[in-house]
Amino acid sequence: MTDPSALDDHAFAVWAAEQAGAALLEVRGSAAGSGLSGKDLKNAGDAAAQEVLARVLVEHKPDDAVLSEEAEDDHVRLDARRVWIIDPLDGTREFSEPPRDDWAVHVALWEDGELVAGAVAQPELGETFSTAIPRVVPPRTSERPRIAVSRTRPPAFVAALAEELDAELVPMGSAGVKVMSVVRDVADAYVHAGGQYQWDNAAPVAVARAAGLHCSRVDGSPLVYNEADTSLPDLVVCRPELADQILDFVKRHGTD
Ligand SMILES: Nc1ncnc2c1ncn2[C@@H]1O[C@H](COP(=O)(O)O)[C@@H](OP(=O)(O)O)[C@H]1O
Ligand SMILES: [Mg+2]
Repeated sequence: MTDPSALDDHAFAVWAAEQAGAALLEVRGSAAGSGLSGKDLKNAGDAAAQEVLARVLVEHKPDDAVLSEEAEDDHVRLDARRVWIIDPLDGTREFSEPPRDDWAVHVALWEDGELVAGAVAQPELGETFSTAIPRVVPPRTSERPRIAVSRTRPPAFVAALAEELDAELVPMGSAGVKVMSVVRDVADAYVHAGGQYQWDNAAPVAVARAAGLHCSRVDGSPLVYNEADTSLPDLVVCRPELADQILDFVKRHGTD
């Protein structure tokens, strides 16, 4: 049996994300039998994963603050040294559309101004990507760059960006899944603007940085976490060799 208290922050993030992932698989598994679908399934997933993460954090990290998509924002976090930034279920829409597998659990740790640990569990893949064992991004297998975009809210400018780069757009759900698609060589970049929150990208960015990928705002400035404003509306995560072209496009054309 794992003793979560004995784990370092990286391994704890993995363990916690997998605990929530197991609860989500259970909710999904029983949904078919109970007739749960649509909004009810989304709510059941959000609630189950939040319950697990809130419980394990209180039990094992009682001195740390928490910022969660599914809990009231306690501003005590603004004076805390360590803050867990969590999205219990990212890609809620896709979770509610079985058998889609593009949804994830995000657990990140921010400490003294920086993301220091993170885990992104993709329960339907049986995989957790993390800073515990940073991934080595495989060599690029596609000649044309592939840009991961939101399947339901793709920013309009990304189509023009793809045209300039002679890139292909790869729509999928969940910010975590899209960032991990770059880590896994399913895509070469993830570009987003128009709205997102710290919990949507904190853990994915921690994992992507550890894997050596470029991570920034679309204007090239750093992604800053544990700010009072939870909005963090845009980002670029990509293979380092694509960063200049993408940032230069945004500089010339903006994101409107
Ligand atoms: N324009 C927008 N405004 C606010 N949140 C957005 C957004 N676009 C994407 N997101 C959030 O980012 C996550 C990934 O979205 P997408 O799959 O469309 O790329 C989703 O998180 P949740 O599923 O946790 O709500 C979604 O709510
Ligand atoms: Mg989210």
